[in-house]
Amino acid sequence: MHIEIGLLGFGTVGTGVYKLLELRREKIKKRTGFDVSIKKILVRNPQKQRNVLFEKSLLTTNPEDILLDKNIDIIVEVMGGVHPAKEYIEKAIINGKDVVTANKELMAKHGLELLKLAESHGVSLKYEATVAGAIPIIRQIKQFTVTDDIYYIGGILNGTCNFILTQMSDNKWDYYTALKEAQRLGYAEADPSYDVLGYDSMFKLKILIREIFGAEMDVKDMEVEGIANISRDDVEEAERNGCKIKLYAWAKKEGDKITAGVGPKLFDANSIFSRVSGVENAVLVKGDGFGQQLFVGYGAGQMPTGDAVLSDILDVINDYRFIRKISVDKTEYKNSFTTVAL
Ligand SMILES: NC(=O)C1=CN([C@@H]2O[C@H](COP(=O)(O)OP(=O)(O)OC[C@H]3O[C@@H](n4cnc5c(N)ncnc54)[C@H](OP(=O)(O)O)[C@@H]3O)[C@@H](O)[C@H]2O)C=CC1
Ligand SMILES: N[C@@H](CC=O)C(=O)O
Repeated sequence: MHIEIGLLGFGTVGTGVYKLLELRREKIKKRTGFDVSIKKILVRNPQKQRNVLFEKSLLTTNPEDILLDKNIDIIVEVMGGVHPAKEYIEKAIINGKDVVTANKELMAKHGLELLKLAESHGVSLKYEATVAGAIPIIRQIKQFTVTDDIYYIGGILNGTCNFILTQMSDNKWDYYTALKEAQRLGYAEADPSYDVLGYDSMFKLKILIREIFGAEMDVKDMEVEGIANISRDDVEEAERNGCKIKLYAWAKKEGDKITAGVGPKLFDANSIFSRVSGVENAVLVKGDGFGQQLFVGYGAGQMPTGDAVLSDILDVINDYRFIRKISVDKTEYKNSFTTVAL
């Protein structure tokens, strides 16, 4: 059985997803019984050089080639920005397609309404890649919120900022050289001010708050500061005092009150957070049952993020295998995999 994917975007993350799907195609087929391939890719500029070998005929500049194609089962949105990504996802959902997105700005601002829309159309909307890159934190939190009462989450949620601060500290780079390198490596957002002003961490935190506390926190109620004003002198001064500077995002719940914020924070140089370096992220979760757990991994970049997107694609495929998927063309085969009654 063939599963066809429509990719919206073919930049850092999109090419990562493409490479991983090619690399793992046989393994996925063996493990799941589904042969997964990319049918079409939406881009702005089909002439652009891309660091991946692919068939040029896959590219299109017309979103309807993907969103209206009855044979495309899963839409992977990795183009970024709120518009037109939101409208494309809505159209995909309404047309009965499952959706995977890496778009934290969109999920922070409109996640609730998109999730409701997906639910009402009986399709999946998955977004593991929106928070902390390759760390499977959304999936883990979905479990924690059932097994435990979580009252605190905090961590380093932006790979670009952590990379910049690490280079300023370990290699004595200046801020702009480090930022330029983070952009070259594909870590930074299309507009890197989202990273360095703390907005990217803020979007991720908002998604986590929804996931953990079931609340739509107004970002105006969060104190948000980035690292744009941090100089080499600040980094050196912190080091003289036995500390490292990290951009830290946190949220906690006391009674019914949720407080949250993003900002630079000093950590003892020997602490775990100080040892989270380069593009790594770290997420600390505290709950009444498990106590506390810390997750560390790459927070940005082509392959780590591609990996998180692929994990969501696999989740969707497992839903086809084990739960249900009524699609006009594929009902018969997909139903033959049904092992769990709804
Ligand atoms: N980079 C990272 O490490 C991570 C990124 N993300 C998120 O993933 C998403 C993608 O990021 P990234 O891959 O870095 O971004 P890029 O800028 O590298 O790629 C964006 C892609 O989308 C295409 N695109 C953008 N707008 C349109 C449009 N209106 N119509 C058609 N195509 C469009 C671009 O086409 P063209 O190539 O022709 O310009 C490009 O291929 C963002 O939401 C980002 O926040 C999430 C986690 C990590
Ligand atoms: N720009 C983001 C990309 C991943 O979410 C970051 O640097 O963390």
